[in-house]
Amino acid sequence: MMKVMSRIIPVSCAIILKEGKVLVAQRSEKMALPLKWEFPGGKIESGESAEGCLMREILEELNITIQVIHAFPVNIHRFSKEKEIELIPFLCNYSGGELILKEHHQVLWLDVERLSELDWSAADIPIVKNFIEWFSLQNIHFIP
Ligand SMILES: Nc1nc2c([nH]c(=O)n2[C@@H]2O[C@H](COP(=O)(O)OP(=O)(O)OP(=O)(O)O)[C@@H](O)[C@H]2O)c(=O)[nH]1
Repeated sequence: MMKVMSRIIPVSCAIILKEGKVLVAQRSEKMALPLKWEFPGGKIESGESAEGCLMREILEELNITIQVIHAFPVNIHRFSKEKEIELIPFLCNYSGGELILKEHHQVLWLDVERLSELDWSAADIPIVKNFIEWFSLQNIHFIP
């Protein structure tokens, strides 16, 4: 019998900061994982860098431009035998443009302290946790 091998799908996602708030996006009813929350982004196309993919996806999905600051640890998540993704998160700054939703149900600029209240895609949970930890350490440096 032939064994069906699942290929890990690389997906870039953006943790976009603006004035201390983070852009979070709720997937539409028609998308995979309907109404789950995610960091906007998408599948990396062949010949594309993870950062290049992210800038393209964010412009396509949300009509805004971003500046990629740095990469956070990736999370490999297996949804099923057929679907496994490598989620590659990047910290980004909002750079310009008016937010126009092309795919998502809704987006919010949320305080970091409220990120854990959302119903995240399972693949995002360790990424959200990492980011919250990282963010709280950053704040320590700003204490005079
Ligand atoms: N962009 C993004 N995708 C995520 C996140 N978390 C997560 O599980 N994903 C999954 O990674 C894939 C991203 O692909 P996409 O957003 O370009 O694809 P899509 O809706 O067309 O997905 P589909 O082709 O599986 O239906 C989706 O299957 C999505 O469910 C996240 O934080 N950001």
